Amino acid sequence: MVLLLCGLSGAGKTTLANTVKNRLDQSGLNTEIIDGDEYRSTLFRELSYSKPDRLENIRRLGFIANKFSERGIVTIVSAINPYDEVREELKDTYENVKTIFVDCPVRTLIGRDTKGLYKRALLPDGHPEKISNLTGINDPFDVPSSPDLYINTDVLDIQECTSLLCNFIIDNN
Ligand SMILES: Nc1ncnc2c1ncn2[C@@H]1O[C@H](COP(=O)(O)OS(=O)(=O)O)[C@@H](OP(=O)(O)O)[C@H]1O
Ligand SMILES: Nc1ncnc2c1ncn2[C@@H]1O[C@H](COP(=O)(O)OP(=O)(O)O)[C@@H](O)[C@H]1O
Repeated sequence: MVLLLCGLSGAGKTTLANTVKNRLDQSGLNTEIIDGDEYRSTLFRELSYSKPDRLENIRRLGFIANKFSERGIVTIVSAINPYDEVREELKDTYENVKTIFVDCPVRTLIGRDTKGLYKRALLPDGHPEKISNLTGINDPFDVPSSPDLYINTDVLDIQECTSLLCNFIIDNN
């Protein structure tokens, strides 16, 4: 099974992927995390945040994830994954792919801003530190129209989110 955790930066994808992996590992279910940030900083360093490169990133992450999934490993892809077209493409291409929308309102994300990206995206035009393509601020995010699971990290705490996703995995694996 492949779980596409998609959502804006800071929504809680990485945190949730890790807590879910810990819990599933303890219950004897092998789990692998394919994290967009990790692959971008190692294997995919040439990829930018343009639309074609984001699509390419997700295609590659999906390909790798499917290899694990084929071996019976619960595989969590943690990436912003902003475009509906490539989420649907992965669902059509591989077996048992589920979309998990990790949602959180932008105003909360601006408050969290653990990486300082929102502060930089909201700088005035022309500022040397400004980011001009941060998803949710000045770059698009297609809200999943019918995700297999919806998780709102503004409303549920980390434990509640973890239980929700673990139960979903156990029910659908
Ligand atoms: N402009 C811009 N837009 C979005 N994200 C940015 C950007 N610049 C850097 N980052 C950092 O890159 C992480 C997103 O990488 P992903 O591979 O998940 O992105 S994507 O799925 O290809 O859109 C993302 O990680 P997360 O915060 O874990 O989501 C950011 O840390
Ligand atoms: N319910 C929640 N689920 C997951 N993370 C949460 C939640 N509430 C707050 N957070 C916090 O949000 C911050 C960003 O989480 P992170 O996992 O790095 O997001 P992402 O991988 O989506 O960029 C972390 O400091 C995390 O503790």
